[in-house]
Amino acid sequence: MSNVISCDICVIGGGSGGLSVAAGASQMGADVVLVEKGKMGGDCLNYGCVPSKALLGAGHAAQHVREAAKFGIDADLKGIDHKAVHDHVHDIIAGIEPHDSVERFEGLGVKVIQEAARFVGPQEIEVGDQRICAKRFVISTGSRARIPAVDGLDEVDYFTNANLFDMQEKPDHLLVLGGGPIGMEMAQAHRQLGCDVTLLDRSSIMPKDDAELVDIVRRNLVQEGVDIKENISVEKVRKEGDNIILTTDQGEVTGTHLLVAAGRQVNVDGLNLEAANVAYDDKGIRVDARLRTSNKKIFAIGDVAGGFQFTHKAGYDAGIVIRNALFRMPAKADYKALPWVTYTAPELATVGLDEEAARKAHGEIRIMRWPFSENDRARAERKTEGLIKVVTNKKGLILGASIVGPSAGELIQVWVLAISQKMKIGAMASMIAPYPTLSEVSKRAAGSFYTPSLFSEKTKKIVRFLLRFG
Ligand SMILES: Cc1cc2nc3c(=O)[nH]c(=O)nc-3n(C[C@H](O)[C@H](O)[C@H](O)COP(=O)(O)OP(=O)(O)OC[C@H]3O[C@@H](n4cnc5c(N)ncnc54)[C@H](O)[C@@H]3O)c2cc1C
Ligand SMILES: NC(=O)c1ccc[n+]([C@@H]2O[C@H](COP(=O)([O-])OP(=O)(O)OC[C@H]3O[C@@H](n4cnc5c(N)ncnc54)[C@H](O)[C@@H]3O)[C@@H](O)[C@H]2O)c1
Repeated sequence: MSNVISCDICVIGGGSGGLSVAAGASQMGADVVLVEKGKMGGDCLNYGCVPSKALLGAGHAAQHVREAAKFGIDADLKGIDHKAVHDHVHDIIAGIEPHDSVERFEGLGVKVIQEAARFVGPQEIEVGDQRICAKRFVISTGSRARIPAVDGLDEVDYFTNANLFDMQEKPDHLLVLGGGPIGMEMAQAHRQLGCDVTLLDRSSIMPKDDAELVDIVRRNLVQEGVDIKENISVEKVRKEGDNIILTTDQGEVTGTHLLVAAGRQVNVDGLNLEAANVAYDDKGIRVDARLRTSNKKIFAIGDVAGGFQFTHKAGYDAGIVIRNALFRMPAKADYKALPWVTYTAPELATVGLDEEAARKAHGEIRIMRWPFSENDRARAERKTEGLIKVVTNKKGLILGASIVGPSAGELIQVWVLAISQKMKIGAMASMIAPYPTLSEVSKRAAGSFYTPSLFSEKTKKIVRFLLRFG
C-alpha cells in the first residue's frame, strides 16, 4: 500500500446520490473523498434518465410532425437519421456532464479517486493501491439491469440500458423484455422513431401503477403501433441470421434487436461488505430509517438501498445522510410524499397511496376524478386523453393522486406538496388556477369532493329559505 488517506466522509459511487452527498458535505466544511469506478454522474446521466428522456424527446418530435395535420399544418416526415438522433442524445449528456465532472468536484474541495472501492475493515476501504479510513462511509453504488434466467439469452447480443444509447443504426424490429418504466419509455421512443416494436411482460405492464391509468398509456402505445404482449412467458432465445427469436408459451416472436428491461439488481458485488459487517440481501443493503446500515458508521443510499429507485429518491436520501452524519441530527427518511413519473406520452405520475392501498389503510375513502377532455387548454392543444384521480379519507385529507395525461409529471407537484404538508382537499379546491391551464384539472377534481353536498336537496332548501328574506 503506497499511502493511507484519512477523511471525514468517504462516498463510494459518484451517481445521483453520491454526488449530492459529496457536494453538500464538502461545501459544509467536511473533508470528503469520492470514489467512482466508472463515469461520474452514474446511471442517471450516462445510461438512464438523461439519455432516455433525450431519446423520448426525439421520438416525440417525430410524432408531432406526424400529427401536425390535426392543427391544419401540412408537414411530411421525410425521414429519421438515427446517427443524428444518437448524436443528439450524446450532445444532451455532454451539456450536463460538466456539472458532475471530476473538475467541478475537485473545485468544491472533494478528493476524487477513479477506482473501484472494496472494504477491508469496518472503517477502511482499499482503492487501487491506496487505503482510505473515514469517520463515515456512504455507499451509493446504484443498480444495473437484472438479466432473467432465460435459456439461450447469454448466447445472443442483447441491449440493456448500459449500451442501448450507443446504438447508431435503426433497429428494424426491437423486442423489449419488460414493461416497467424503462421498457415502456424505450418502446415508445423507438416506435415513434420508426421502428417496429414488440414489448413482452410476464405480468401486466407497469405493475406498480394504478391499473385504471395504465390502461390509457397502454391504449396510446398500441394505437401508435407498439405490439404489447402481456402475461407471456419467454422460455428460450435464439439467433437465426439477422433475427432474434423468442420462444414463448404463446408461440414464437421474432425481431432483429432485443432490449432487456426486466428490473434491477443492486451493485454490491466486489464491495466485500462482509469485511465491514454491512448486511444485505438481493433487494439491497439493509438500512434503518436514518439510512444507517448494520454498521452504524456506514450509510447506504439510492438504488443500492432498495425500495424506490429514482434519482430524486437518491437525492433525498443524500439530504438525510448529511443531517445524520454531519449535524448528528436523527433525521429519518419518509417516502410518503415521494412521486414517480413514467415519461411516455401521455405521462403517468403518482404520489402517495393509490385507491387499493388507501382503502386498506383508511377503510372509508373518497375518490375524485377529472378528465382532460373537460379541460379547455387540453382541448386547445388536442391532448384530451387522460385524467386525474385523487384519493382522500372521508374527511378530505389528501392521501394520494395519480395523473395520466399531458405534462402529468409537472402537474403532480402540487399534490406532492399537499401530501407532504398533510393538506385537506379544501385547500386545493379553493386555490385560484389561471385559465386556461392544464392545472385546472387539479382544482376541478378537488372541487368535486363537495359536489354531492353542494348541489344536494338540503342545500337547495337552505338557499330557498334564505332567499325569502329578500
Ligand atoms: C433507462 C433508465 C431511465 C431512468 N429514468 C429515470 C427518470 O426519468 N427519473 C428518475 O428519477 N430515475 C430514473 N432512473 C433511475 C435512476 O437512474 C436511478 O435511480 C439513479 O441513478 C440512482 O442513483 P444512485 O446514486 O443510487 O446510483 P447511480 O446513479 O447508478 O450511481 C452509482 C455509481 O456507483 C459506481 N460504483 C458502483 N460500484 C462501485 C464501486 N465498487 N466502487 C466505486 N464506484 C462504484 C457506479 O459506477 C455508478 O457511477 C432511470 C434508470 C434507467 C436505467
Ligand atoms: N421515469 C422514471 O422515473 C424511470 C424510468 C426508467 C427507470 N426507472 C427506475 O428504474 C427501475 C427499473 O426499471 P425497469 O423497467 O427495468 O424495472 P421494473 O422492475 O419497474 O419493471 C420490470 C418489468 O419487467 C417485467 N419482467 C420481469 N422479468 C421478466 C421476464 N423474465 N420476462 C418478461 N417480463 C419480465 C416485470 O413484470 C415488470 O413489469 C424502475 O423501477 C424505476 O425505479 C425510472
